[in-house]
Amino acid sequence: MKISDAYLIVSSPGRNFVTLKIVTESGTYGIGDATLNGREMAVVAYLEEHVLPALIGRDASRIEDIWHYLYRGAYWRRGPVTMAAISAVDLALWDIKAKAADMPLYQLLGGKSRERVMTYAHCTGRDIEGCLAEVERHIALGYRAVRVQAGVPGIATIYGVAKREGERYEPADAELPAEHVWSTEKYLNHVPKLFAAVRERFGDDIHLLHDVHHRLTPIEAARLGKAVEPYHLFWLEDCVPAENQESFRLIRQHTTTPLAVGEVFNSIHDYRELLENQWIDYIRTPLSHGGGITHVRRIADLAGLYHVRTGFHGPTDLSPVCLGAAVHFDTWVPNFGIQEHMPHTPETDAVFPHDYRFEDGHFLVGESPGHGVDIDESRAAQYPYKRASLPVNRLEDGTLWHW
Ligand SMILES: O=C(O)C(O)[C@@H](O)[C@H](O)[C@H](O)CO
Ligand SMILES: [Mg+2]
Repeated sequence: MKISDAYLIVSSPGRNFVTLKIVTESGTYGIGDATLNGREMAVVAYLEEHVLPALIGRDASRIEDIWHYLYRGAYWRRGPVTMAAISAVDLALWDIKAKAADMPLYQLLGGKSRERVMTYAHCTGRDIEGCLAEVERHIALGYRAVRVQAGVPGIATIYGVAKREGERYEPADAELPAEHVWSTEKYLNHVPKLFAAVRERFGDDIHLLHDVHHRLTPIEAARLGKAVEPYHLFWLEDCVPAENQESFRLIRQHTTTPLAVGEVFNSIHDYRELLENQWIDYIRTPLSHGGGITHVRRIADLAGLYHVRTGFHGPTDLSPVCLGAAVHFDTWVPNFGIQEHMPHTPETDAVFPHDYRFEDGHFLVGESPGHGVDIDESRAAQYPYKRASLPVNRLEDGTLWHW
């Protein structure tokens, strides 16, 4: 099982993806997702310069040892670039191990804990009516859970609310970051009206989620959590920037709205106080940013001690490789909650042939050995990398803000 080759494929079938392929002497190969939205080439440089040369000749079956070699061995620990690089290697090695065992990855992890994986879809509208139409459309598609976001009167553009009718994802779409203008007051006054309208129209059965995208202070988040309690959300996501885990003490004291955190986290240490104090309800770190299966399963186990469940990040800036591995993980992990689902474009799906299936609001895991996602390298070569930036956000007076 010696590694004989390891290389990256950078491709932009609608948006940029960085994909790692690790090949062994026997010809068995594994695929990992190394995409870090808006910072793609930083991970490429990290892997090509510092990681891939050191993999050649190593035994691909020693996943745990290689993880620690890349984490402890580097001396410089954690951080999104390092952890995205380690994640890609880890996902590719688990893919190889499962293929060598002739098993779908979920079997290697411990087998099925459930038959299917509940997902949530994004429903966004320029206004409340537009959003209600999207909720209706997604319920008809079979979704049991929807993330609800709407434009706010007086705010021109909000990241997370589709700019164009029918757009289903949030592209990083400018050479340089676009500048948005934000008003916390207008937002806080509007969101409870949105949820009142959704419950009024669709009743109590559908799960409702909302992403604040780190834009509030703790006391503002507490106010929002309280204000939406009558609409019993499945979760309120990233209500404050979470570098200061202690912020959640205050939020938790004020509201019973469940809280989800962690799409920008990359280590178990980012979660420790949040979990040990029972300040959150869902962990969000995707396999491609949190050190792969080897590390994220440790976070999930720690979370399980505190009744906290998984709700992995799953936007289109994570490639089908990450999503495919997540469907295996979600099928196995005992404390599963929900999986985010933003459908990839047909171009992306064609570059990454996969065997997970979407049906009736759920993902169904595939049975092929490994994580079930491959890359069509000649098709990928048709879509060269294009620099793309995520936006920045300013308050109405020009102060740079969280977005
Ligand atoms: O799906 C979510 O919950 C998100 O917040 C994403 O849309 C992120 O903004 C994006 O992944 C940044 O790259
Ligand atoms: Mg989010």
